[in-house]
Amino acid sequence: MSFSNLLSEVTYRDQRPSPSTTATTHLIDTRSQISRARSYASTAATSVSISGDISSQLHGGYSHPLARAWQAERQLTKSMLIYPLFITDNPDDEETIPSLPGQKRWGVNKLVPLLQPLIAKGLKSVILFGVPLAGDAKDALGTAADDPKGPVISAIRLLRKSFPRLFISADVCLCEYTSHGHCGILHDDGTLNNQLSVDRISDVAMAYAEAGAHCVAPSDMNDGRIRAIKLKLIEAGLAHRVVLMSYAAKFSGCLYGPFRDAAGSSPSFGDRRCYQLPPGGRGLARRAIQRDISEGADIIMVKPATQFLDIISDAKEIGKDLPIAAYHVSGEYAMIHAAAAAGVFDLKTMAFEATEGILRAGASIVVSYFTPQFLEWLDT
Ligand SMILES: NCC(=O)CCC(=O)O
Ligand SMILES: [Zn+2]
Ligand SMILES: [Zn+2]
Repeated sequence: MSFSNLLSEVTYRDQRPSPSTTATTHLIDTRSQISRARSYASTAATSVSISGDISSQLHGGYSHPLARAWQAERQLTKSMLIYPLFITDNPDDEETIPSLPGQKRWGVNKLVPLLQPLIAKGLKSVILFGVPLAGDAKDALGTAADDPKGPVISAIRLLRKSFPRLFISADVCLCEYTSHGHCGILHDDGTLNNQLSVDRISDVAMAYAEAGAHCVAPSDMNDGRIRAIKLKLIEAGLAHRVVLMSYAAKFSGCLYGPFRDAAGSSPSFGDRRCYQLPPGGRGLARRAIQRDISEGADIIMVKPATQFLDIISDAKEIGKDLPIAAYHVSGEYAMIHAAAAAGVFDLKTMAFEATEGILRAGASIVVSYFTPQFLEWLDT
């Protein structure tokens, strides 16, 4: 028998409820719903002959949990996750961060006991942020950023030695270290001096690369810093072993609030709207992504993530031969915690839904404060 003959033999029962059943569904209890549905099915069954159009039948394709997993182009794995760590200049620190539930600021001496169990569960990668707390730590040039005894360089050296297989990225910016809290060096009028900022930022990136970072990730948004860092890496003979991850499309906005609490990096005047991207600026983001690829970025990052899924998808289209990273930032994490605590939804379910959306849009690397929990959740 041919396939079309076979199909014409197939009949099914039209199980659509009548309009009146639908309208009163919420008023009747489940048991009576089921018995009504049964009697409806036996009396209202109609034989429908399928004449070729079988495209309406989708359910079978995802009826089993494994078949559902196969629907995803990209599934979250432990290798995709980068865990952000805040490291203070007080070696024995372990301070909770009220606006970032479950996250802490760590002194260098706390890092090995913190990371040992996470690495045992499959942690592959961290990104380091320095948090200078000493009263005199900040100045106009962000001098502490590349202090050889500072928290980031100390942590890079320690982690390279203690965990040889851990991939270590260092965020590169000045805002945690400048007295004014902006992401570069300023002109007298308070605007960014792009050339001085790029010179300084690229020096800081080199200091982290020389200390052993596998990846340097400039988040400052000064124009031309990717090219400047790439050239210095080449000149120093480090370009072959250091990944340059550009925060190419970093949008300004309120979602960085908890991070600024954590890192003490709020600007003391003004805001960052003249260098971070305007949230509506899709074309500008595409230009920034193209520019950073042409300047030598190895990975393109989009940040924040869930409000900017279109930009992640643009980044994947523009940089189709590059890995795309997304930073699920502090405010996104804090919102999920707050809503879960208010009973709006389940934390784990939402963390997965948000992260799967980020992957679906095109990212294959996710910087996430949920990383320790995902290491558990992905095992169950
Ligand atoms: N360079 C890192 C940030 O600026 C903030 C990230 C966050 O809000 O988690
Ligand atoms: Zn910054
Ligand atoms: Zn930053």
